[in-house]
Order: sequence, then structure tokens, then C-alpha cells
Amino acid sequence: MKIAFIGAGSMTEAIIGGLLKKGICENGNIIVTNKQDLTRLQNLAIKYGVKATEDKQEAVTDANVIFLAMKPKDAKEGIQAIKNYVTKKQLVISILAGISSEVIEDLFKQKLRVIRSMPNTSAAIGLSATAIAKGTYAQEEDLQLAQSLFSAIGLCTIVEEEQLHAVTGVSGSGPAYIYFIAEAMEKAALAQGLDTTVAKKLVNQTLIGAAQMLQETDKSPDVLRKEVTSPGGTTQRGISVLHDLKVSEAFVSCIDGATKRSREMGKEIADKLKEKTSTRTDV
Ligand SMILES: NC(=O)C1=CN([C@@H]2O[C@H](COP(=O)(O)OP(=O)(O)OC[C@H]3O[C@@H](n4cnc5c(N)ncnc54)[C@H](O)[C@@H]3O)[C@@H](O)[C@H]2O)C=CC1
Ligand SMILES: O=C(O)[C@@H]1CCC=N1
Repeated sequence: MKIAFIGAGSMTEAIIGGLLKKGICENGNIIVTNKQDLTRLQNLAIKYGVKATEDKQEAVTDANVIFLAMKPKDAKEGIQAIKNYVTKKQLVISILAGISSEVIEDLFKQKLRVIRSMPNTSAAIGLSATAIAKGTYAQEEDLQLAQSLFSAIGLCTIVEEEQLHAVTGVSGSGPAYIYFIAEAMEKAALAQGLDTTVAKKLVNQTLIGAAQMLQETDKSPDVLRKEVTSPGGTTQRGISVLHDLKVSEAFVSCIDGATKRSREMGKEIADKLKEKTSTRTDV
């Protein structure tokens, strides 16, 4: 299988790292292209032994699978640069936040097989939480191929396309919420007089341990939390502060905001396209 990546950013690197580590694809069968940054392409070629090219035709012509991995704002330009060299024989997998498969199909102006996905940055260590959905013309086997690729970089689940906005709000952006908590806990530890190294070690290990407890025990977060919380003890006092500050409600608003932003980003691109073309052209 030959795989092309359009966009040589952090997600592309994370996915390539995972695919190579699991032996899903040989490095000589991966090709990467980018917008302008030749140094970035050269660095990826040296680090992973993958092919790198500035030539968009060369990047996509022989690929069985093409990953769209530029920023959503660059989707139009990125797709326009490759669309004349892409055919229905190839599978297009988009990792772009917010952009619907229909918009991608429209930009290619072909009945292309498109799978839309939402991985996260933990792909870099094989621990992404990814969800995928089928576009209009993709087949069941396309979904299975995409699932096997994403399974190389972590967990992969199939959802309805509309749910990908919520997935983006929960697990696409999710690692950032956890890093936010890590930052806040470290800051709080320093305020209590711990030194930076100790604070960092304790906070990191606490997050890792708690995450692994969630994964390895059958217990719900609620049960695990209660196990830490002795009546009248320290945790109860700490958690009551979180309740008073409405931290749980803040997470509801946070994920609602991120989910809405995903919908907005998709709409912004779709509206821009409508301004230019009033009809959808299927060939
Ligand atoms: N960073 C994250 O946590 C996640 C990002 N995503 C999605 O993945 C995509 C990539 O994100 P990152 O890797 O974080 O971005 P990034 O900014 O690190 O990489 C994007 C790359 O695309 C290149 N590019 C821009 N225009 C191009 C064009 N016309 N042709 C070819 N390459 C072009 C840029 O030069 C850049 O190297 C985005 O659409 C984002 O929504 C999805 C899941 C998680
Ligand atoms: O912030 C963003 O737009 C991207 C999508 C999910 C994570 N990062």
C-alpha cells in the first residue's frame, strides 16, 4: 500500500510514526508533500526514511490512500493543487477538523471515496482516540481500511459523520484539556512550596496512574473518585472547591464551545464555496 500525506505538519508526523512503528507500511511507500517548507520535508525524509516532494503530482499519482492533513483554512488550495491527479481508484482520508466529506467531494469535483476522521496528537505514541465516518461514495471496505490504518496509532471507532463535531470537541481537542489540568496542578504544587522537578514528576505520574486505572479497572470515574475520597478528609475538601467553582459545568461549556467551533469551521468553508459555485458538479 502506498500512502500520500498532503501537509507535513504535526499530525502527519504523528500518523507516520505510528504506521511505521506498527509495520503497517514501509517507509519507501509513504510520500509527503507540504506547502512551502522544504526543510520540514527534508527533516521528515531523514527522520523516517519516507519520500518527500514539493511536486503535488508526484505525491499523489501512485498513492492508494491520500491523507488530507493541511489546516482547514488551507483545504481549498491544498485540494486544488492535487485534484487533477486524483482518481476514483484512490481513497481520500481527511483529518481536517470541521470540514464535511461533502465539501471535500465538491472541492475534488469527483465522486471520490472519502473517509473523514478525527484523530488526536497522542497518535505520536500510538495512543490516539480516533473516530471515522464514511463519505457519500466510500464503501464498507474503505471504512475498514481506514480503521485498520488508524488502529495502528491507537483506538479507532466508527461514528455517523454528524457526530464528528462532538468527537472533535471531546477527543480531538481533548489532550489540550488534560494538559491544561496538568499545567494548573503544577502551578498549584509550586504555590504549596514543592520544587518544579518534584511537582512535575508527581503531577505527571498522578495523571498517568489515574488514566491507567480508568483503562485497566472496570470501575467508572465516579467509583474511582469515591475510592480516593475519605469522609471528612483532604480529597473531600478539594473536590468541594471544584464543585463550588462549577468545574464540571465548565467542562460541559468547554466541550460545547469546541463542538460548536467545529461546526462553524465547516460552515465557513462551505459558505465560501457556495459564494464561488452555485451548483454541485458530480462527474
Ligand atoms: N493538531 C491536532 O491536535 C489535530 C489536528 N487535526 C487536523 O489535522 C490537520 C493538520 O493539523 P496539524 O498537523 O496540527 O497542522 P500543522 O500546521 O502542524 O500542519 C499543516 C501542514 O499543512 C501544510 N500545508 C498548508 N497548505 C498546504 C497546501 N496547500 N498543500 C500542502 N500542504 C499544505 C503546512 O505547510 C503545514 O506543514 C488540521 O486540519 C487539523 O484540523 C485533527 C486532529 C487533531
Ligand atoms: O484545534 C483544532 O482546531 C484542532 C482540531 C482538533 C485538535 N486540534
